Amino acid sequence: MAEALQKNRYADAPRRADWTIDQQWTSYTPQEHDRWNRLFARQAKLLPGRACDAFLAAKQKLELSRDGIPDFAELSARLSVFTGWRVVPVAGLIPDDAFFDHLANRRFPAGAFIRPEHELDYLSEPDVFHDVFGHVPLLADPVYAEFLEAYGKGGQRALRRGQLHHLARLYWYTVEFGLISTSQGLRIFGAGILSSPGETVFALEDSSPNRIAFDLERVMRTKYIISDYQQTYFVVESFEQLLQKCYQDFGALYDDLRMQPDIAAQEITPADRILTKGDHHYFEGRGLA
Ligand SMILES: C[C@H](O)[C@H](O)C1=Nc2c(nc(N)[nH]c2=O)NC1
Ligand SMILES: [Fe+3]
Repeated sequence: MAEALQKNRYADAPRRADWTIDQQWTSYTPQEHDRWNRLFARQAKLLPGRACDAFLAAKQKLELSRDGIPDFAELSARLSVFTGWRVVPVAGLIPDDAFFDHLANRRFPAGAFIRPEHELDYLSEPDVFHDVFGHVPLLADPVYAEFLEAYGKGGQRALRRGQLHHLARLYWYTVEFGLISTSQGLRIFGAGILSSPGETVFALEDSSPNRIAFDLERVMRTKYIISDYQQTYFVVESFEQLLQKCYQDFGALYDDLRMQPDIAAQEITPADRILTKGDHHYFEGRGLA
């Protein structure tokens, strides 16, 4: 059957109450392992001098460069030595409450399927390359590991308060599309960028997007687009800064946010500390300017 029509082969896999499945690592085909290797090689060439040092160092110490799609059990054995985090297989996107519960217990839910050949560059749902190559390495960094656990716990509270949309923006603009300022210049830590060849270059080098200093309330008010490169990237000073920002009572913040209007993805506000003001040329003609 033409691969184009092939659906995610884990879609009907028996799943547990926590939405995890068996990875069935031995059932990956040589074509699927080869696709991982090509995606890996392409990013490995682009990331030096662009990805943050913590990511590059962690990718090394977790031996992610081994051949083929990693066996989550083996990878978790190596990862848990550093921060106690584990990688658990899921069939695809899982409900928010289940997702937050896993993060709050230092389990990262990673899609077990690999994208089909015809979706090499555009992903409709997070696959094993996005989740394991993009998200897992920084889980070996103690401060980042603590931040993501805290995010999981915050997610459970946000769900109870009906504030998920605000907290999801924090995840989007940091864990998925975050930049960090270093003494060598801006670097990437967001998994959505680190697993995308085009956005790896665009996020740091294109004149289109805004690059604005991270501010928690500003980020939680800022809408985002899921179908293209980001119109604005937020830049943190360190993972310590990110973690420290999370250790505050979000209740008061949510009360504030209820009174504040949302901010459009490409907008600049007077209070922003602007690193680069985008000319948005990339978005013109894409109906996003
Ligand atoms: C808000 C929350 O972060 C987001 O909606 C979710 N992300 C994910 C998810 N499920 C998976 N597997 N991966 C995600 O990144 N469920 C919910
Ligand atoms: Fe992701």
